[in-house]
Amino acid sequence: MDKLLIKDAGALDGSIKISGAKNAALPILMGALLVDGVTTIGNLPHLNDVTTTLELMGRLGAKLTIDDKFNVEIDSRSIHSHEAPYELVKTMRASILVLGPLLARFGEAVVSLPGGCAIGSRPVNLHIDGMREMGADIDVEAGYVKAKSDGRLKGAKIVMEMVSVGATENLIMAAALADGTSVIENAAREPEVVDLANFLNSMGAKISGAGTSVITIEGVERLHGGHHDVLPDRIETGTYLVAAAMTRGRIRCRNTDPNILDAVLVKLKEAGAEVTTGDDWIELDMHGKRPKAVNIKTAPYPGFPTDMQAQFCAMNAVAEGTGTITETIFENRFMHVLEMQRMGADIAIEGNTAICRGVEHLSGAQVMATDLRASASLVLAGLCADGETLVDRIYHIDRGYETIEEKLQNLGASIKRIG
Ligand SMILES: CC(=O)N[C@H]1[C@@H](OP(=O)(O)OP(=O)(O)OC[C@H]2O[C@@H](n3ccc(=O)[nH]c3=O)[C@H](O)[C@@H]2O)O[C@H](CO)[C@@H](O)[C@@H]1O
Ligand SMILES: C=C(OP(=O)(O)O)C(=O)O
Repeated sequence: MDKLLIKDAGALDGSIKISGAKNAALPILMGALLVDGVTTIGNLPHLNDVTTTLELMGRLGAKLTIDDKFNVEIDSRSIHSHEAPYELVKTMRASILVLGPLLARFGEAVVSLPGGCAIGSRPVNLHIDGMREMGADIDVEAGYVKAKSDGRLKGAKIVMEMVSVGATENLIMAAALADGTSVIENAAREPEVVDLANFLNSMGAKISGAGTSVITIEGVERLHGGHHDVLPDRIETGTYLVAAAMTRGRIRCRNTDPNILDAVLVKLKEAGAEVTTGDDWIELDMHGKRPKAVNIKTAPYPGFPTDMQAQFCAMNAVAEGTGTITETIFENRFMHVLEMQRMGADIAIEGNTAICRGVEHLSGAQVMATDLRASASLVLAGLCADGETLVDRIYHIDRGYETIEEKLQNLGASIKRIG
């Protein structure tokens, strides 16, 4: 199993190109299943979750053509299977997003429940309840969601009891081909929801209000083909900005979108970083200074993203002063803290808050990645630790970071993948 070996090589310095967003790419690929035609998707990140999704689409019968730049052409006219089996989807939570498109277009879907993961139990009740309100008949048995609809789904008013990114996306896709109008209240406002809506609208869907908490979808007869480029990954961007801040360095992230990272940029400025932005770039410069610890509380967008929490925990671990990190989205997202403690971090967990007292230096250790962002945070910690850090189980990191070691090497880091 691959591991990452990291040594402190001083301040990061340089420029990197940000990839397309995993969390937009996955729903958009699933959304291509709604299209009665040929779709091409550009700026797709080359990640394990994307490959798994493409494999799933192929199994369903979609015809895929992938060019050398990883642009993918999807012909969804040939879909013949409506089942997403366990062995294919078990590694990927987002696989539940196949439910809405298959049910809406073919009137049936059988999808393996993705199960919990290291960060929490992650139920899908909101996805199922919403589709039931649209007239679907859904049973959950033997680990599978079995959904049927007698003819087309029916437009409905759905009031979400809590904000869920995935459920909002699944219900938008289900409603896109329903009879009549659907309204989703208390919808997630994440930029990835907006990118999905933009993609579907460019294929003929009628979705308005994406990016606000009330989304209206007027069902249409069919979606036609077209082209869409996935939006830049705000979490990958944030991760590299934090890496530069922790190492007291300087970085320019290119091909990104500074307008969807406000909560993160505010906290980096509070930590002492000079941050400048252009149309599609962000530059961060610490001028050699140690970052100051910051207080963070995660919240749905536009609040501080839970997917950046572990990385800020790593920054606080080496920062000046004490910072608290409060996690409000997932019940078990502090696994990285236990590993950072093994590297000499002074972090105490009280309920859903981690109290981080910054230390001058961490010490390298063999650590285990437990989930995607926890893995990233351990890599960042390794960049500031004395001696060697060996991060094990990095298949988690390959779900969400394209060529992380190459990008960090380009910034001057000492990091290599070993088998
Ligand atoms: C592929 C993708 O886009 N993943 C992101 C998505 O995950 P995902 O879409 O799975 O996360 P949700 O927004 O749905 O989860 C938010 C909260 O709602 C709960 N919940 C969700 C659905 C449901 O039916 N019932 C329920 O109780 C979850 O357990 C969690 O506590 O948003 C999360 C929150 O920003 C991010 O951390 C993930 O990176
Ligand atoms: C939790 C994450 O992803 P997923 O929902 O795909 O597990 C993440 O991207 O940090």
